[in-house]
Amino acid sequence: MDMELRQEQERVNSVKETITEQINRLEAETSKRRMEVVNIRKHFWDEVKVNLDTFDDYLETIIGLRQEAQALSVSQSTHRHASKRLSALRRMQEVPYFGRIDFIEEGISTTERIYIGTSTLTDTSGENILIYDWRSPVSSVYYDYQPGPAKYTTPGGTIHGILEKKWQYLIRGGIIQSMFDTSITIGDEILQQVLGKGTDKHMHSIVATIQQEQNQIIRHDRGRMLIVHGAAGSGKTSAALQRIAYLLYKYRDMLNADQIILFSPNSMFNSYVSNVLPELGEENMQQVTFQEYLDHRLKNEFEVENPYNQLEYVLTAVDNPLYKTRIASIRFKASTRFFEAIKSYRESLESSGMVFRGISFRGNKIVTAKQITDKFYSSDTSLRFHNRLEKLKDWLIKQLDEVEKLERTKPWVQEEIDLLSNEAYHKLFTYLAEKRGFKGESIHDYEIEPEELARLIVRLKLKPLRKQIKAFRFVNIKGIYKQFFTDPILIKQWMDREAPEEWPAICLLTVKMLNEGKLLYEDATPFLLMKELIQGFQTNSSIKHVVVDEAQDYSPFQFEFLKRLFPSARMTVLGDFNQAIFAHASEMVDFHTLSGLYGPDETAAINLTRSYRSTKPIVEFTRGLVPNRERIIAFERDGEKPILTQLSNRDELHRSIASKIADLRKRQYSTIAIICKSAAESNVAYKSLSDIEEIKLVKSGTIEYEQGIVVIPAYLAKGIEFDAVIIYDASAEVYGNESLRRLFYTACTRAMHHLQLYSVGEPSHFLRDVAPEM
Ligand SMILES: Nc1ncnc2c1ncn2[C@@H]1O[C@H](COP(=O)(O)OP(=O)(O)OP(=O)(O)O)[C@@H](O)[C@H]1O
Repeated sequence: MDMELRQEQERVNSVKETITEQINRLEAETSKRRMEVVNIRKHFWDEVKVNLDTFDDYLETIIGLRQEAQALSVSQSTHRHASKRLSALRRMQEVPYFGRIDFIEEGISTTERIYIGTSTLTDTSGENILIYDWRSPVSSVYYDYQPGPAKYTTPGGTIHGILEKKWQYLIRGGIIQSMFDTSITIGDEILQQVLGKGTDKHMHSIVATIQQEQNQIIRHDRGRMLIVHGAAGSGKTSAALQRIAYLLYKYRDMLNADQIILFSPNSMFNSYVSNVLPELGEENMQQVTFQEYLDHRLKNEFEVENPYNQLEYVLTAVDNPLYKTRIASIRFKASTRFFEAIKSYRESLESSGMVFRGISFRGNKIVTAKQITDKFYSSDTSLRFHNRLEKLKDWLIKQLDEVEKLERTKPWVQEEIDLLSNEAYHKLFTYLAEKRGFKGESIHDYEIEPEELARLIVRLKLKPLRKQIKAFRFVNIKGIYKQFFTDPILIKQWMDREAPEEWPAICLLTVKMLNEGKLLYEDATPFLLMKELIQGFQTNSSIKHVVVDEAQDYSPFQFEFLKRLFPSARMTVLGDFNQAIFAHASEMVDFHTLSGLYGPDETAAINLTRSYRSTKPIVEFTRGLVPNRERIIAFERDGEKPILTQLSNRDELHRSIASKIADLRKRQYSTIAIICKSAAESNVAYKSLSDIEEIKLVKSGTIEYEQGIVVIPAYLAKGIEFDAVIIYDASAEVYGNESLRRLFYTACTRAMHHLQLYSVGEPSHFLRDVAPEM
């Protein structure tokens, strides 16, 4: 074995030499390129003769400009490419590869040793591959097979063969720390080592230890939709990010990172996962939260409620008299039924029901809402709805033109002119003079004509109105949306089934909130849909792949919306129904509805059962908290059992937490979270524990995920993990309601190595069937 290790280290050394050579060559090249770019930029205008005298001169100037710009762009792109390769090579100097397969291809008698790393490396001749990229076709054998018959697919067909051996290497700083023949070692030694380490503030790539079931997700390449359901900590987010890297590699000629969008649960999560793709030498995809998208689209009309405020209401407002109605409203408005009802309501607006705003100028009506309505419904109904609105807009602009002409001679215009300040007069004068072709000194020769000034004054005054008409502000979307809820009976026209029994109360609540100028989170996507269906859908066809993480938090309504929004995209959704904490999701137990989105032929589903994040004792404890426990399998990693400590009052609790944290700090845990049920509970906990050194409170607006000790509401800890988790108060008083089971599960499953639960008084009934150490 020693001999083998020595030989392998020699190979690593020789590979490192090749890498160094390539780095030196590229460095020289990039610095040459950099100089080129700087030079082109510096002398850009020297190279181009700008002459616009005749048409031919003009043409020559344009051609010259184009050529220089093209040269600049080629040099920039080559420079970018080379820099990217350089950073990949520098990373490979540290860890050139992590795996090896000894493979005999059918029909060829020799065994080929295939070394696998984060990027391809060839020798100086360029003919021999020293390292294969983990995403290359042959590398899939490493992830998919144990020694024995194996195959892999290439663009030219399937290659069969025998996998003789599979090796794992742990190389750091160019030195082999350990290597394992996986057919001899029991258990996954390297995975054990990786998982046993502490966390830091970023998630890391898992290419060296991708598991077979995860590899299926990464390389899946059929249909429009891939649904991944997996236990907490099963590597859904990790697999999704490696999948993005895989797609960027496989389709490198036609796909770039800007064409992929990841919907993430919160802004802090963005910073948490931001390192994975760069670690793999790829650029980050676009990242957005659904809330950010809604804000972007609706901020001019409403202040949209934040999903966490909705959740906070659900968690803390049980005694509110409207609580039951709101929950029913959240659930119904999340459904595909409601989506269809909105669509059918919009269709009914083709023949009646549109709500318009009249247009006034200086207190006088130019066109009344009724006139607009009459005009709209007298238009050609064979036109598409959106085109009818376009025509209506043109008609309104014409009305405005008429008004503009009439207003010019009105006394108010002269009054405005008389009251103009010197500065304003000078501005208008210059504008009109320049328009007439007077320049520089000659400007003083211009004599202003009163009619022209009057015309300008009126045009300026009407400008905002013109802008509003062009932006369809005369369509009262808020009024149209509200109308849906004004009479509970109306819904029968738009639905083929009965509305929920709480519908009349839902209607009252919705109208009340809209009248107060508030758009609740459950109304935000339906409202936006309504707006889009009326004004024309603003789709985004440049996006080719949409990844939705924590998909259980999205309503079927939102998925329908995403499908329409990204018509050219394929979708990967990842979720865990045991972590479905939003009120709309409490009855959903699988992604069944989701498979209807693109239809069964376009949809594939993969289930991940093994949980990697937490130690075995923690997984065995947490899986007892939810149904389907048999579908969650712990990865064999030993550790302490979760501990439950029951205390009689808050003072004791805070003292106990402080001493626990001191103990965890001694054990070198660098990320410790005190997880609370809600933001309200987090605020209380944070105040009481503020003496603990460097303790931080995480709120819904927190952007950066930081190491250290944090107090955090469970719903913001989603998707993230900590070395040690302290459940602030797992008492029956806090977690007495069955509907909080999934939230509680989500909180406990954030722990990697250590889980401590406290309970002030009687523990929650969730803990009755599972037995943490007391
Ligand atoms: N194959 C693997 N090799 C190494 N680490 C892994 C592997 N799979 C998962 N992990 C680790 O397990 C942890 C959990 O992974 P991840 O966050 O992707 O899971 P998840 O399914 O998205 O979890 P959750 O649903 O709870 O948010 C991470 O630390 C990740 O690096």
